[in-house]
Amino acid sequence: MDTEEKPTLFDRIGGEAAVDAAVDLFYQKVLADERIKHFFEGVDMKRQASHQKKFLTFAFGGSAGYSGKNMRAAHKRLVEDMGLNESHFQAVMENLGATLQELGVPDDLIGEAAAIAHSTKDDVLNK
Ligand code: HEM
Repeated sequence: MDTEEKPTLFDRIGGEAAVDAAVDLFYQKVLADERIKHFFEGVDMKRQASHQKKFLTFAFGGSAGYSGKNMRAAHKRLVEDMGLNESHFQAVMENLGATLQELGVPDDLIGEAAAIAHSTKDDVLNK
């Protein structure tokens, strides 16, 4: 393994400014996606925006402190009462990829972001 200090993905993508740029686009895509928009109905706007921001910061490797326990608790109701499953998780991942592509993020960085987001799947789906 290489032992050189490497900036985090969050830094390489452009830090908080990049997250802010991505939030609006990601938010529009998620809320327009018939496969998943119902999960956000009745969730207040502030929490929705906070979700998009936290999701993207996490995917960019900027919030390593998130525990699986938090992810489980945040999505438990969605799994138990609304049937959140793999197909919905996949839809969110597609929206993430499409957002970053539209913003001109290079494919290798998109791949890294997708891998980080994917690592939370079992926790988000309460598996
Ligand atoms: C990498 C995967 C994900 C991450 C990192 C993530 C992150 C989070 C976080 C941090 C919260 C708590 C927000 C807060 O209370 O301020 C949350 C809540 C929420 N998440 Fe996710 N999420 C992921 C996947 C998903 C998926 C696949 C869906 C639905 C398709 C979803 C829908 C929601 C909704 C609707 C809430 C609000 C729940 C409520 O207010 O009761 N999330 N998420």
